Amino acid sequence: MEIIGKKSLKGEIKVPGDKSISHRAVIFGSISEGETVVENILLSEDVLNTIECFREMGVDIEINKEENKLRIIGNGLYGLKKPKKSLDCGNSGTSMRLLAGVLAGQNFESTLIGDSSLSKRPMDRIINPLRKMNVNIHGVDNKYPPISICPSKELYGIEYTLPMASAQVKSAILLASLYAKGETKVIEKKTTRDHTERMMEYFDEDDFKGKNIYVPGDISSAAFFIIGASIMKDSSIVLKDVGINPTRTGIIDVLQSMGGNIGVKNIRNINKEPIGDIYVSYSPLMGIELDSAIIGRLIDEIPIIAVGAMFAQGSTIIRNAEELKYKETDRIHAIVTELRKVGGDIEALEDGLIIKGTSTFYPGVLDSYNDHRIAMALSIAALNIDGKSKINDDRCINISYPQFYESLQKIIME
Ligand SMILES: O=C(O)C1=C[C@@H](OP(=O)(O)O)[C@@H](O)[C@H](O)C1
Ligand SMILES: C=C(OP(=O)(O)O)C(=O)O
Repeated sequence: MEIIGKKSLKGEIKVPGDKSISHRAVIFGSISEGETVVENILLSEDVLNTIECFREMGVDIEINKEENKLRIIGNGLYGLKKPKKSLDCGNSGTSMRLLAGVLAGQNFESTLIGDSSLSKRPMDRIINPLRKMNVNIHGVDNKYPPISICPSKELYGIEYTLPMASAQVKSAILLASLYAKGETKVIEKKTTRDHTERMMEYFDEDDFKGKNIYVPGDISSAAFFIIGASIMKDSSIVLKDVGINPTRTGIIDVLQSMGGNIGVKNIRNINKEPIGDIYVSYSPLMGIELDSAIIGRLIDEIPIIAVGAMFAQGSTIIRNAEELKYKETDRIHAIVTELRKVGGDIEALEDGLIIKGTSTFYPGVLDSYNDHRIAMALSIAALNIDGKSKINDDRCINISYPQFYESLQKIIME
């Protein structure tokens, strides 16, 4: 994509449904009994992979693309069918790790595969706790996909302290616990997203019968416009119906500490998730040091926060974010390498970044590393730099936000 800066952002948009909640809606809809209707579902590549995996296991899932709606006829906890082929999770870590939790309790053998990026991501983090639950699970070198799961006689509940801040690991254990004897307790030292817990409670209200779900807008997608409007002069935007679950709103807190002009109105609850309209306008930002406790509440937003910090005054320090190395690409390396190409003063730490705000930038030809969050973060950086930049390999935006450039087009002002 070619991007010509400098621009400002003005107007109102609705970002697509939350990716984490969309995956979970498909999973819980599939393993509950009867009809679940999901509105505002995100139909991006990652979520479509989760949908295909459950279809492969005999779940009837009807997709209405025009209305972003799903109708799922769930098979119940014990009604999934043995898949005829490997379950392909594509690029999606969430699909693979959460599905492993569900497959742990089935009485058939299954294999989970992924693309070249996912095949390099660590799965020992789910293999180890699931084995403690007596799951018969194997990976390459006990760590990498493909992951194969064979039926076990019985699963046991465990008490497990998460060694890293990961909602995917927590969720895999919680999903497996639905099939386990005895109680399971997961202890997290640092907060991570709690959508699984909330949705589990929501479905449990009715003994795991189908439910209606409205998926709030994805704050991780909104983050690109939140930072964009904060750094581009004369900007003022409204993002309607965005999920504001407190385990996800670290970006709002950080931006407020940096001097951003951001507020949330019209707050209400929908299927146990809070939702609201986010108002944000241009404001000069100041660098800050991020508190380690906030990292899990904004882990996917760090690439775009780094972009915000690049245009701020003073230094921004991000530590305790080593998890960035295990995402679709090593995001610490990608952010440092690409932002330097446009004049960013940025340094990699073993577990984070130091970004010094500067004022001279120049356009560049930038690489996405086939990572959707890197592609979108770089696009926003380029929009705030005079001249023509290019983002290579931007097809990856389809992983989480296929309409990203269309949304941007609606609010870009000359
Ligand atoms: O549970 C989820 O939906 C997710 C959890 C996070 O991953 P980790 O659990 O690896 O931190 C996040 O980065 C990912 O985009 C989605
Ligand atoms: C890390 C991400 O997703 P996943 O782990 O599901 O691939 C992401 O969307 O930024």
